[in-house]
Amino acid sequence: MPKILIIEDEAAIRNVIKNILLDEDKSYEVEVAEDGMDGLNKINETDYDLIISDIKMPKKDGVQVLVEALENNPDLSFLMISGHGDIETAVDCIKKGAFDYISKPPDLNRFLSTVRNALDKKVLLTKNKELTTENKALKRKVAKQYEMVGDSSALNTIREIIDKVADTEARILITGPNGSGKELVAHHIHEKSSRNKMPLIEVNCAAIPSELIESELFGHVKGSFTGAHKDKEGKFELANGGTIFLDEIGDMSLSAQAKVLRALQEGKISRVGADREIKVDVRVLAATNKDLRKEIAEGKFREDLYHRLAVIVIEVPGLNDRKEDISELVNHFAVQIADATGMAQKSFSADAVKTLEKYDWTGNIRELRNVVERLLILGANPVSKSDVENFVKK
Ligand SMILES: Nc1ncnc2c1ncn2[C@@H]1O[C@H](COP(=O)(O)OP(=O)(O)OP(=O)(O)O)[C@@H](O)[C@H]1O
Repeated sequence: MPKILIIEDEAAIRNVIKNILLDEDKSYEVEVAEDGMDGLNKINETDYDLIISDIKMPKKDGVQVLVEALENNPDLSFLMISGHGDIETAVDCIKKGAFDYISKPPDLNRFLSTVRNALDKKVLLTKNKELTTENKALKRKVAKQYEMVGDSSALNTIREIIDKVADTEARILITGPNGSGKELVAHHIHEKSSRNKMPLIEVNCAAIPSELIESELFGHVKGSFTGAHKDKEGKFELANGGTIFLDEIGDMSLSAQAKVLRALQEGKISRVGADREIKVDVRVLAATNKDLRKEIAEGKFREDLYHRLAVIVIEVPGLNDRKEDISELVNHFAVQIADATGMAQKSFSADAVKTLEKYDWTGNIRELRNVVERLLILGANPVSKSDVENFVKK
């Protein structure tokens, strides 16, 4: 229900405006003030969606009311009413932050449409504020999800490399076993680069059938193959201005590799079935758990593509090679999982952590996270050594 305040010293005009508004929309809640002082007091007490204020008034004029009110709340919406001879002042009010002005006597249509516009703007402003707050909260949540935990020298070296390379255009190949944190590294590189306002688009090359990968990466035009019912943008286009992360690149077919190579060499792509080429500005990060040198020797990976992708190589070691990170990771996941699932917080006894450190972590950090979740569900509080021995079979 929009709340509107009319500040006008002439009772007749005050009442006319009030009646016009109430006739126009029964949902308007209209209040009135007899002069600037009265108006300002009301503004300080109530949250109005719109203030319609005369300019020339005793005690405090409309300009003073506007300036003082906006000082406390810059989002307030003001519609000034200007009498004959103070148009210039009305224009000045807009410079000072008023939404608009109308001249006396008000033209009914223009008056009502200005009121509607002002109220619409207020709604948009409020929505925008809510979305900004929501967005900030989500960003904080995502940042927490992508926290890089651990103080091993291997991880600290990776952090140093990320800091050096993030804000360059260098293509980076991230290698390491499954679940070791390659995607996490890619995310940090993107977030620390000047492309971070644009998207990071991830493509899991192993999950896309080879006959579809070209269309997935470069898009297609309607009718270019059975099932292409409409034009579709590919991931390279979606990542324009940002970063594309080609995960599991070692699993890409040779024909798709040739297309990617061309895109990297020329900075241009063309959708499947299109004649036109599209210029794209995309930074490429790639990851693999395969030994690409071996794949090259076996004729499964193109050497020229390898050299294009691997300007910088970041090797993420498996968890077995940095067991000193386990204790910090366990505490981190315990809090993260409890937060996300609403489960009760539990701590881990020193013995429980020591036992976990002895295990063989072939599934790496992903496996450790699952184990922590299992122990939060099944173990006591604090999680004990015997909980680990009972519920984690190694
Ligand atoms: N250092 C770390 N601190 C906190 N969480 C981490 C860390 N490294 C990895 N993780 C978490 O472990 C999980 C697996 O990491 P990620 O997906 O980055 O691994 P990956 O190497 O890309 O795996 P895959 O090879 O299967 O694609 C994710 O939930 C990730 O957030």
